[in-house]
Amino acid sequence: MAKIVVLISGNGSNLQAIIDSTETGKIAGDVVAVISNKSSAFGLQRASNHNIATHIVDHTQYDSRESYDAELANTIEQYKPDVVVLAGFMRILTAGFVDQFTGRLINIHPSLLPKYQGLNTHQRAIDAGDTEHGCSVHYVNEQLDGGPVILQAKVPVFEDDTADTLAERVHVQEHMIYPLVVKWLCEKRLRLQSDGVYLDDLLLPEQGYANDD
Ligand SMILES: Nc1nc2c(c(=O)[nH]1)N[C@@H](CN(C=O)c1ccc(C(=O)N[C@@H](CCC(=O)O)C(=O)O)cc1)CN2
Ligand SMILES: NCC(=O)N[C@@H]1O[C@H](COP(=O)([O-])[O-])[C@@H](O)[C@H]1O
Repeated sequence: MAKIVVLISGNGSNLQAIIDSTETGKIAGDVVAVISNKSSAFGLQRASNHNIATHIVDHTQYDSRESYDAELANTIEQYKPDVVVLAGFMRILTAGFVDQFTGRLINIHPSLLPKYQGLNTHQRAIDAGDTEHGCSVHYVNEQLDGGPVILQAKVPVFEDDTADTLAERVHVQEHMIYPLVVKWLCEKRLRLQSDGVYLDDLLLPEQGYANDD
């Protein structure tokens, strides 16, 4: 079975979706550890509820991003993971860290990349008057939210939406596409190559929507 380490900073609903998918057998893997930079992350409780090892690596205790990332990497590597999942992990990672996990490090971002890299994506979509929004699962590289996209899902934006109502609609899609991508990675069906991302022998489109009409 593939070994999965998940990094969080908050609620952990995506973590929960991945844990659930491993326990139903949808994902041929086990979440072997959950690591948070914040001790207050509810996702740590979610992990404990499933007897999954937890670690808090608090970024405020380190003098530099490099020293923090080195400790984070050491904590991860003790589990020898096949897949490292960022699930609401809110720290920008250094090039050295990313290089160590290239090809097995993924993130879920709450926008249709390359739109709205960074933070506050739902409010930005509302403020822009967008009629559609969504989420993207991508490989993580040095460029913030700039790594190769693997899979996306769209949601409509309604006129009376708030950032919270839109986030809730996006979460539903996140909880479907993230476990699917983790499943593919655990089955070793995904390959990051110089010309793009392959699922088996299929070159995935740079913007491919799981739920397009
Ligand atoms: N090198 C990379 N690191 C990270 C990536 C990435 O693609 N490349 N993805 C992010 C996840 N993310 C959006 O999906 C994201 C996380 C955090 C931030 C950010 O501005 N963080 C601030 C602190 C914010 C806070 O503590 O609330 C910071 O690190 O100074 C932007 C985007 C994970 N890392
Ligand atoms: N830039 C990173 C970012 O904003 N990620 C977003 O944080 C949320 C975490 O929710 P969760 O803790 O319930 O999984 C998710 O919506 C994810 O897309």
